Amino acid sequence: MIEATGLTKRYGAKTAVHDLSFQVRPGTVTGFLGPNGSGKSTTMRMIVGLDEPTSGHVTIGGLPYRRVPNAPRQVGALLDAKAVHGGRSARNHLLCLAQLSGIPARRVDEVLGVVGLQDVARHRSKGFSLGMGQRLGIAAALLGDPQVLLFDEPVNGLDPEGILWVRTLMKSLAAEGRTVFVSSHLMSEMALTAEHLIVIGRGRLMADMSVREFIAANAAGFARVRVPDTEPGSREKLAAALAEEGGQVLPEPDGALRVAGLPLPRISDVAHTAGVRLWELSPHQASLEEAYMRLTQGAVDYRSTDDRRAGLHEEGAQGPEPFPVPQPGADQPGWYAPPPPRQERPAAPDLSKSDTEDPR
Ligand SMILES: Nc1ncnc2c1ncn2[C@@H]1O[C@H](COP(=O)(O)OP(=O)(O)OP(=O)(O)O)[C@@H](O)[C@H]1O
Repeated sequence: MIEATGLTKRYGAKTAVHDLSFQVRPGTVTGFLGPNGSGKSTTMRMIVGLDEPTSGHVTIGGLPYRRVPNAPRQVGALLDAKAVHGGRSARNHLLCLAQLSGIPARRVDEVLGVVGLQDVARHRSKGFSLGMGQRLGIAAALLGDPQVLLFDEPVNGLDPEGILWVRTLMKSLAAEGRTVFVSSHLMSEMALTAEHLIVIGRGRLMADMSVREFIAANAAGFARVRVPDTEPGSREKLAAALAEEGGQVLPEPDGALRVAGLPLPRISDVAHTAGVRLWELSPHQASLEEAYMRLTQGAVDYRSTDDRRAGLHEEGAQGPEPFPVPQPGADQPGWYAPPPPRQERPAAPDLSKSDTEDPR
């Protein structure tokens, strides 16, 4: 178990982490969420003794990292996948780490197989793609077969197959009774991987609860309601009746209504009283992303502004209007749903550029 008590870190006038107290328990994957610059990496570095707290303390199994006996065999961490000597092969990098911790060389080949790098084990890591570097960092964390594992953004740069692999790996490590603490910016991924969440904003604890509780506490579910297309005016009639009952009603792009703040039976009764037939009345759970956006909207340090492109284009020659993003709390009472995510295709690893280390 990892236990932080009053953990605080200041860099000059900047307080990166402020009075954090939490526990990360064995047997479940605990997600660590927070906007950019909220103090996640600083917290993780303090857990493994790479940064000294200004005040407070953090322990692993009751001891500060530096007093954990044979720490590399008890605690594994992926904090910065780029922290590798690029001239060394993947195998030599792991062999060096293994020798420092008294781990037998055969374990190196085992973990190279676990992370799928056995075929490039003798390639210099400087030729590795981002995803291959992540896999090497995960291999290093697994080397000592530790009971406590920390991963800072482990799926960064991985392709969909790699992301699925990390998800399965995290869950199986936790199912073996290990303590697994993992930070990520990918909410949809976190929702599938973690059972418990610790959320921070500007260095302060904002939530420490199960994913289910977090969503229930920070984002309301809603109902989708559809009336027959053949009955003009019935949608507007129903929307007005639901709003009168205290529901928050928004039109969906496909003609349905999105209703928050009223239970499904009440919506059905209101429709019945208004004399409107329903073709659909379905419950929808809010997503982790919605809940996260809602909780952290006041704790974001780096927020983009509109790019007006002043003077770059001739009058009237601008491109298409950007997709309108609903602003939390602006004109939507009590709930917020982000637009559908854009599809991003991660680059495939380019093995052709990785040169092979001299077999000396
Ligand atoms: N060595 C340092 N010196 C000064 N300030 C630092 C140092 N390390 C971190 N900070 C500051 O502390 C704050 C928290 O940084 P940290 O990297 O822990 O955030 P994070 O949540 O991991 O961010 P991200 O999600 O972008 O990785 C930031 O404002 C950062 O600029």
